[in-house]
Amino acid sequence: MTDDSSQSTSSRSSPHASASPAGPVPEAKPKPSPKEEPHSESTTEREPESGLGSGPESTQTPILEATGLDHDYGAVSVLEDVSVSLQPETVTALVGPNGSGKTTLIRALAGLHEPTDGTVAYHGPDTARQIGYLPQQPSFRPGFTVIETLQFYASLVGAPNPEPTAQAHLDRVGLADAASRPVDALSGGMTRLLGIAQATIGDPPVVILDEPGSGLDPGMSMHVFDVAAELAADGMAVLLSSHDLELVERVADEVLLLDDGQIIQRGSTVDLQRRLNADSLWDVYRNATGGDTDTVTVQGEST
Ligand SMILES: Nc1ncnc2c1ncn2[C@@H]1O[C@H](COP(=O)(O)OP(=O)(O)OP(=O)(O)O)[C@@H](O)[C@H]1O
Repeated sequence: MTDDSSQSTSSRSSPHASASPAGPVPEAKPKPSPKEEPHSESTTEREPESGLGSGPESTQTPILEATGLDHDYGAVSVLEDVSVSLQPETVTALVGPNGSGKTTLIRALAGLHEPTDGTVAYHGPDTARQIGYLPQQPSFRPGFTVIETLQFYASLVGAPNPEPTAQAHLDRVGLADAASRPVDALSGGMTRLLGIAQATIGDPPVVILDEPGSGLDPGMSMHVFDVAAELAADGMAVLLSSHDLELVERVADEVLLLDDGQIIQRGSTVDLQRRLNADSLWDVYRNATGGDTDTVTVQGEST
């Protein structure tokens, strides 16, 4: 699926404005839980990383590869030497406490802001839309209906039949009944579902979802995670951030645990549990982050 044509973030087109033909939409299938890591062993971090620090020793070329990312907001350092490799056919989950830097990292990976230091390289096929992106708070231009909005995105990516493409993507996220509703009349959860549908229009090889389950009811959250797993089964590299560790455990091939701007653990749920002698991903999370559930660490503030 990948080729050797590497492109830096600076040469990438915007995930909202790029275009490629949209293909058929599969039905979502549940995955077993928890997932075994398919092609790597977990690694412990917060110590000097070897090589690119990408953790898993994969033999495959990653489709998206971030190396040594730092990000500062003014005098505040939010990411420090973060390296991430995304593989096709893989769900990678980014978890971490509030304010740990997940959205900052995701936006750098999606090419939406330049990191202060480090590189992001796309090694995938030269499709018009390389990365689909769901922002944490999706919003759409008022005045259009749901289906018109998706048709607009489908035509932007050059889909030969925008209407069936839009309809198929709506069906996939379970929003078909709201097709004719104005986007400004959607609930928060419905807006997020529309955002997920939008993120996958054009079948980009990389799909990045910032908290796709946030604000959804439990059944729809599970459905959305299963959709993410199905996208990966179809060959996409999926990165999602989430605070729902049970759902992460259910679908993620690889878990990245970000704390205070650094990746402190990475690996499959099974490997992480084994290494940290933990019974669940929640135990892994609690052990690795120090178990402080009372306070949000605010980077740049003295603690
Ligand atoms: N535009 C900005 N200017 C200054 N500081 C920012 C900006 N965006 C984020 N930050 C700070 O960077 C840190 C990381 O924020 P970020 O949104 O990346 O965290 P997060 O892990 O996604 O959090 P959450 O889980 O709560 O969504 C926080 O301390 C936040 O206050």
